[in-house]
Amino acid sequence: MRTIAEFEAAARERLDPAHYDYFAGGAQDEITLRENETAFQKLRLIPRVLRGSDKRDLSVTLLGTPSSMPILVAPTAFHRLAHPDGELATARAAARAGTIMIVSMAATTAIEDIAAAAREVAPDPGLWFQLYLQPDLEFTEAIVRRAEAAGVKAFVVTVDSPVLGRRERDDRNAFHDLPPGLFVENLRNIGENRSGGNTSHVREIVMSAGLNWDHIAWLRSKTKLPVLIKGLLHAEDARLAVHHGVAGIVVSNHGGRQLDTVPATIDVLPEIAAAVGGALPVLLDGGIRRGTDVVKALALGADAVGVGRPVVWGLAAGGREGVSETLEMLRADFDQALALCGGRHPADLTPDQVRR
Ligand SMILES: Cc1cc2nc3c(=O)[nH]c(=O)nc-3n(C[C@H](O)[C@H](O)[C@H](O)COP(=O)(O)O)c2cc1C
Ligand SMILES: CC(C)CC(=O)C(=O)O
Repeated sequence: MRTIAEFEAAARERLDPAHYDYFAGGAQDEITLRENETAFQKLRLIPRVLRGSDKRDLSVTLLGTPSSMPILVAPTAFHRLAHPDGELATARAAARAGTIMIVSMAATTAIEDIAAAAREVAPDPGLWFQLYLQPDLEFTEAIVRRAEAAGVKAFVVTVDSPVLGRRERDDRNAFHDLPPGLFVENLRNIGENRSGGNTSHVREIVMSAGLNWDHIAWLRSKTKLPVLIKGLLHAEDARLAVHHGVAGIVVSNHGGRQLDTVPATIDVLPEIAAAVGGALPVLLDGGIRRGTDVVKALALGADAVGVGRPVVWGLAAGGREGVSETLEMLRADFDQALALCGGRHPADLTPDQVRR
């Protein structure tokens, strides 16, 4: 396999069409879904010359978690729909690659098992945990405790989903339930008489339009781990994130799956990076398919990027080996693009190297 597009084609052949649509699809007309990729394609790179190095160092440290490259595994739900080994395969591949995996709260494997699988490969794997804050705060706190006990190193609170986006492919396919035997494992067996064991429904996770900054303060009071927020696109929200003491932000439109017709993440990154002014790490996801996309995001102010669907395609196409291949392909592609841009390290990339 040579490209993410080839992995996607291989995944599509293997997947149930309704499941492929769930992974691939976006909200409504999928305008944002497409734009995440085309926005990168419209940007042009201006390389610097005569200042590179035979040896590049791609490593970064994000909020105390080292990563061998600035390319992370974005949180995506339901990996066992993609491959029987599910999140265990993804976690082993991410640990092998030495990169951070942000585990979805909607994983089909329990966080304890994911952490154990990662530890088989690396003694101190970089696992972060994505949270949808549940209106029942006691229940949310129980999930937080569970993830902490499993050894995660940060929490990533997704804030772009006050309600779930309307994915018309899922409506058309009537895909609203996980197949028998698959469950949202992190929401099972918490406390007594909770969730009644029936966590197979896709919407079992409660989206809450009533969340506000007080809930972020609440979470910060409940954990010593860094709390990031994922899914902001407005510069003023980035300023508020700094003001409210969050540890980091992820510029994200949820891969075009929430509000359709929001801009591509790369197009709002410069204003958000300016608003943050280096006060905290800025991550970006959405549409990263090539090393040049990574270069553009870092040059315009991101400290690292996340990849969602590419990991799912690798997983569906080849399980753990497929995810490893995907991550190594992205690493090699980024390393080459960095060299061609005259950089030795991710931090060498600067905004003047990107032209609209
Ligand atoms: C199938 C799928 C499931 C996702 N599940 C979650 C999730 O459970 N939690 C979350 O915060 N984001 C979720 N996302 C959004 C991703 O974290 C990320 O923002 C997005 O996939 C990035 O775009 P990309 O797929 O173009 O790389 C999901 C995305 C996809 C495609
Ligand atoms: C369980 C879902 C809400 C996961 C998700 O975030 C998504 O499908 O985009």
